[in-house]
Amino acid sequence: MQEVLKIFKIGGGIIDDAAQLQQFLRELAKLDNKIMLVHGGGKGASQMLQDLGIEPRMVQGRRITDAATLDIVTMFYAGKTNKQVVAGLQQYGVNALGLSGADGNGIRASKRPVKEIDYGFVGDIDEQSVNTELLQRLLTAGLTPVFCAITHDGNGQLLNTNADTIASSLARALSPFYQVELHFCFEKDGVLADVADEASVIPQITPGQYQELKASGAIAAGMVPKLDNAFAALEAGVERVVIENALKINQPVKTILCRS
Ligand SMILES: Nc1ncnc2c1ncn2[C@@H]1O[C@H](COP(=O)(O)OP(=O)(O)O)[C@@H](O)[C@H]1O
Ligand SMILES: CC(=O)N[C@@H](CCC(=O)OP(=O)(O)O)C(=O)O
Repeated sequence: MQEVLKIFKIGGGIIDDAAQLQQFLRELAKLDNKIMLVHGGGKGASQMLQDLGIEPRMVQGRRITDAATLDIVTMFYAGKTNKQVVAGLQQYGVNALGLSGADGNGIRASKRPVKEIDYGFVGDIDEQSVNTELLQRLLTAGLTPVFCAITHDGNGQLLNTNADTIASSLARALSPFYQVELHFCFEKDGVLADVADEASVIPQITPGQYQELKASGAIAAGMVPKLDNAFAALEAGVERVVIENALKINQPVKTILCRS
């Protein structure tokens, strides 16, 4: 029987709110499974860019990342945000270790090729590159890896990479070694049948239901790439994929994805 590994992803909405971030980390520290955490921070990065006079640009949920933007998001994700999350976990007795994809050659990516859109320094993860040996060693040593949304290309170039995609790639790569549970945590209680009704959480979704809800417009915006990533992970052998409220990870209300 393989050991359970729970991989959590938190987004910019939670990271931006110090009290909510603390509450999430406190709940996370109560779990006695092996744990990894991936954090975004897109909302705060956009604010910082604006404060510095750079207009943030997103296309299909991905940030157009020129050289100046890359410098700032690297400082924000791999610096301030990553270290705050690590310090927060240490406070609750979790021995967290902050990482970008460059550290320990954890995750390599390739600069996204220019087609209709030039995304600049945005990385698409090379799926085979996830350093599963390093991650297993860290987990066995009792450490909790905390990844930010920065990867590298192996030739000295840092790349900005969507945090949902990092979480999904880590989950897939580690599936041969653990029973991996992938938890996408955000500010709602799960996938909602009506995004305006907080109580309309759908407890379970099949790929067929997802297509219907997407076609009707009930599932939209950032939830679409998130669920695309989530179903892809399930297809690739991840044991369990959950969409849930970051403040209620130890409560039963949540959305669980089904294979069929
Ligand atoms: N059916 C739905 N259920 C829940 N959220 C939805 C739904 N449709 C659209 N959304 C939106 O998707 C957002 C989550 O995606 P995103 O902002 O990318 O999250 P994060 O920054 O946490 O990765 C929610 O805040 C919500 O506004
Ligand atoms: C390429 C790309 O879009 N990178 C993302 C990385 C951060 C992220 O994914 O943050 P959330 O999870 O909070 O959205 C960005 O810069 O916004």
